[in-house]
Amino acid sequence: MSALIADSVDPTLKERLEKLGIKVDYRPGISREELVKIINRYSILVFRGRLKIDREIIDAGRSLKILARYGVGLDNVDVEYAVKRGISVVSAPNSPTRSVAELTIALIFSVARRVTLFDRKVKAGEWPKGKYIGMELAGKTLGIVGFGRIGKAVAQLARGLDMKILASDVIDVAKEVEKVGGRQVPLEDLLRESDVVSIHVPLTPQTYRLLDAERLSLLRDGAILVNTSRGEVIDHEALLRHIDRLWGVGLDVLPEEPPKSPYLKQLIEHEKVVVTPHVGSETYEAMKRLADELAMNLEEVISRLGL
Ligand SMILES: O=C(O)[C@H](O)COP(=O)(O)O
Repeated sequence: MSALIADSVDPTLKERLEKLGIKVDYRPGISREELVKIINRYSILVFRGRLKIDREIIDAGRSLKILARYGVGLDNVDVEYAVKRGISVVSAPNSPTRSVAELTIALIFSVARRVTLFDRKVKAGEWPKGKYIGMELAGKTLGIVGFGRIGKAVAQLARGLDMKILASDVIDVAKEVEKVGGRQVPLEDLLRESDVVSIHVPLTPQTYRLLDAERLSLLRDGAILVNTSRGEVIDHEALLRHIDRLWGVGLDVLPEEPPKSPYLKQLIEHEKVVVTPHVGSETYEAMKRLADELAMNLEEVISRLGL
């Protein structure tokens, strides 16, 4: 069997696959055009969120048996079509949790205390002491939209900061939320009642623009909004219209990565916005766990399929 790793991954993944007798080619950053040309040589494709794994790629992969997502989000994969073609899809959904939760807290602090703004100004020779007074998090209400693995991990960290917890989800998670001292509420109530709102939902047709113009208008004046899930869950043009009345926004994800549209550039250049380039799971610890979890899941599928 042969595998193509199309994105940068922890080096232990290649070693683990080779131990299973798989011939591995490591081509991080390979272009889509090149991938379409050579994918027919491989039975396993390992990838991240950069490339859209659509019908064109799946059809070109005539020997493909397994699509292996080094990560959690499968929104860039036409899973239905792959399965129809008899291709298994595996991922590593548990590994990024803690790292994404920690980045979420980092973004909340950065926005609340203007960390990156101060950093830029001091490096530019200014000393803006007394110019931007911060917001303390203790006692504030954190609204967590989507109480899955990551939402739960964020709640646990926020509890240590003495924040009050609200959560919304499409399923009944009331008992889970109560375990961290919080309360499940409808999304609209959460948006109205939270000082900090953090989004932790997968991108699906149901969550596309979950925070549309109408819901964004429910956010309190002076609220913080943080998104480490997928950019497409927020209407950023509408967000730009609200930015002046909010305390600030922290974004690890954007609907265009990297951003190109003028409205998006205008938003991220705003001094109330802190932005990182989709690095939620990019820690040494999470990358190593991703390699272990994905290799384990691949091994299981390989033996189940008798490959
Ligand atoms: O879905 C994920 O695993 C994260 O968003 C990370 O995506 P990436 O592997 O494209 O960085």
